[in-house]
Amino acid sequence: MTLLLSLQDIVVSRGERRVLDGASLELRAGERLALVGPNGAGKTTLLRTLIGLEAAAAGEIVAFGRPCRSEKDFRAMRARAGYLFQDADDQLFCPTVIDDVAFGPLNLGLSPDIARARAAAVLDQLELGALASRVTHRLSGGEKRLVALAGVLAMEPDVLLLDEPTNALDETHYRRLVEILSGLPQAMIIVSHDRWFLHRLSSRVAALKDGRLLPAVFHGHPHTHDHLHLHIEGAGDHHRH
Ligand SMILES: Nc1ncnc2c1ncn2[C@@H]1O[C@H](COP(=O)(O)OP(=O)(O)OP(=O)(O)O)[C@@H](O)[C@H]1O
Repeated sequence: MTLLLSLQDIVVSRGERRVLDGASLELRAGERLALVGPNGAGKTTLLRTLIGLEAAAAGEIVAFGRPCRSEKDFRAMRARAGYLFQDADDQLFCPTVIDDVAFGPLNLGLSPDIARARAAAVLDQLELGALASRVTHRLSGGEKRLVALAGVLAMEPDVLLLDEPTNALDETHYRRLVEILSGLPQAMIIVSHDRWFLHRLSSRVAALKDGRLLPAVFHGHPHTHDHLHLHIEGAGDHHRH
């Protein structure tokens, strides 16, 4: 399948510590890659570096066949790689929901009418049409998350980068999110601590360990959280949930 994104030997330091220390990964069309690792392992840093919000000290990023080095390269890649922030409040900033969802398409250069029509269509597709005229900052946490996702989808990205998308979701919104994501055609990188969610959605797992990515697999019963183990290949250990 077509190679969409690749990171090769990426190094990112925070003070003395190399948070990413030779991290490499590839994402191909149709893949849903689960990215796991303990708190502070560097998962968010990896996503932010991938889209150029953090600068790598070394390594190469290639997106959609083009190396990304300058801000201009990254801007072009961000138009095709939709990033769902860990905190929806960082993503939403327009007064109303429809304005927020239309912001991305407007920013891509579509006319206001077409951007709004596209935003309305995505809200309907996600069954969020009733929220269109609501004041964004008064939405519930779960509503905010789904609206932020609508904003990302309105840009019709080729790839989705989802940073802990199930955070702050109740049962209903959680199920909605699983349903929505399962039905999307885009390749995805999903950062999450929720193994059931990852097991359900992902086609492949990579674990961030000591600044590098290692292949990993879940073992166990997908219906009981307790029995999902993560086995990291090459790490020589077994992690229990
Ligand atoms: N702006 C920053 N300045 C300094 N250190 C930072 C900054 N952002 C992140 N870090 C540090 O970099 C390391 C990696 O953080 P990162 O958020 O990428 O981890 P993570 O794997 O996403 O963690 P979590 O599962 O807790 O979200 C952590 O030790 C964190 O404290």
